[in-house]
Amino acid sequence: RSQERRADSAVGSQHGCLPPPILRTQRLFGIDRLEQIFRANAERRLIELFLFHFRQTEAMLSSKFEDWSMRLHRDITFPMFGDGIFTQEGERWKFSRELLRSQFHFKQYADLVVFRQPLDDLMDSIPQQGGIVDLQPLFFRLTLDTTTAFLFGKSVQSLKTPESAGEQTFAESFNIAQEYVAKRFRLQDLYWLLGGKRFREACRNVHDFADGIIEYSLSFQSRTSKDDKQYVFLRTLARNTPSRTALRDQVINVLAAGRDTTACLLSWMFFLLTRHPNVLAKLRAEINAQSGGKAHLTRGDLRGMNYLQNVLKETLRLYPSVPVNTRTAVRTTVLPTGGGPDRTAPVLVPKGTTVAYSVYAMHRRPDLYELPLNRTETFSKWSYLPFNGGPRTCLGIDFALTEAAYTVVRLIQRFKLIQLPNNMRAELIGVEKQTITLVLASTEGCKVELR
Ligand code: HEM
Repeated sequence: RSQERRADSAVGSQHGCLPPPILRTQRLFGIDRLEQIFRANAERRLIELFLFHFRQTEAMLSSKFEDWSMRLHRDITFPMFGDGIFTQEGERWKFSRELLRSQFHFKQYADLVVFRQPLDDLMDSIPQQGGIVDLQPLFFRLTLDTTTAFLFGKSVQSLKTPESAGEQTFAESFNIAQEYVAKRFRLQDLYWLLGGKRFREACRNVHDFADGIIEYSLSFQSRTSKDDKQYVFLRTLARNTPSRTALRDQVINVLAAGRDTTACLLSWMFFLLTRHPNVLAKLRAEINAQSGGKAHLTRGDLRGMNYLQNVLKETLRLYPSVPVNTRTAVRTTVLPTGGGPDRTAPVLVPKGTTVAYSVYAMHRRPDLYELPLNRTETFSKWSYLPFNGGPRTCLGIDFALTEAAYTVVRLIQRFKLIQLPNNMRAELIGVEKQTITLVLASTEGCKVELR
């Protein structure tokens, strides 16, 4: 160990590293800091302890990608996610990524057909005459139905028949398991202190649900034609996966990727639109102008709606679906900035150290995002990271933005009035209660009045 420490400090001096400023704690082992973090969680706030620079995110996610791993991430989430694309590394990860990448070619959904039926079901679950509706749970079902239709060849139709789809138990268990995982993240290396029967049961329910999807989809596919023109991920995965457990793990990973993230984006988008009626009006005008007379829109039409695309991007800036993330150093490495009293010197990161970074906090940095902007000096593509960056960039970016854009257009076309219910207050952005699991959801849902 002392040899390792000497080698580390040589690396540190070679790069001119300085230690980062230390957050002072009053009690032994930083117990007060932990209390602060858990209190914030109970109060439904995301604590902003992190100050991250884009040069750091660029190094971790891209130029020094090989120095970082998902190790702690994997250990913490393993009871829930098992061995899938989110937790794998090296050759296994590359293999999973290749399998999924082929599925995500935009031609597979450019005609928007895969989104249409789940969206029709969403419309049917809102009373004909409108009223006050919490859109958030509906969006979670919508994205579950779309993801299962697209990736597994058959939707679980949770919007149509939530009970028979088992969606209720799955959704509750998924949330419980995610809450545990989020708390384990807060404990970092001591994550194993949190677990127990409730966590195990929730994970088991999630696994059972995934097993059900596998049965249902594979038997459906064997009963229908083997039309290979549509690349169905599950079928290919089943052929290339050694066991049912391995297949189930992969299914849970992509379900988590496809369901929660896009549902949160949609919820926050309507949350913001009902608090900014002028933006909603401008959006409606663009949609009317560009979709008038067309029976069926395409991905190309949606991409041509610039204002809509910008509102989606701004929503993801303020409410990135994955607000906090971690990486663990697999070897001693250097972050280019963050050290010394003014945080401009390089920082030495010894092997085994886990670094947490908050995209949420970075996206709200006044020097990057408040007027007047001086972006030439401070802004980089690494300052805006809702989909991560580098080799592990989200594979579903285009799919998610297409799904979200189409959903927004359909809802705006169907309801002439979309507004904040009279009895609800419009708070300042960022003051509302937030539920932070692996994703960032609105604690009070997304209640809107629709007519
Ligand atoms: C608004 C919607 C979405 C957001 C904000 C989002 C965000 C992210 C982020 C931040 C990561 C990186 C996680 C990490 O490495 O720690 C990620 C990875 C991933 N996302 Fe998305 N995602 C979205 C939608 C989707 C959808 C709809 C799918 C697929 C159905 C998807 C599939 C994936 C996959 C497979 C990965 C793992 C990539 C890898 O590790 O190589 N995402 N996403």
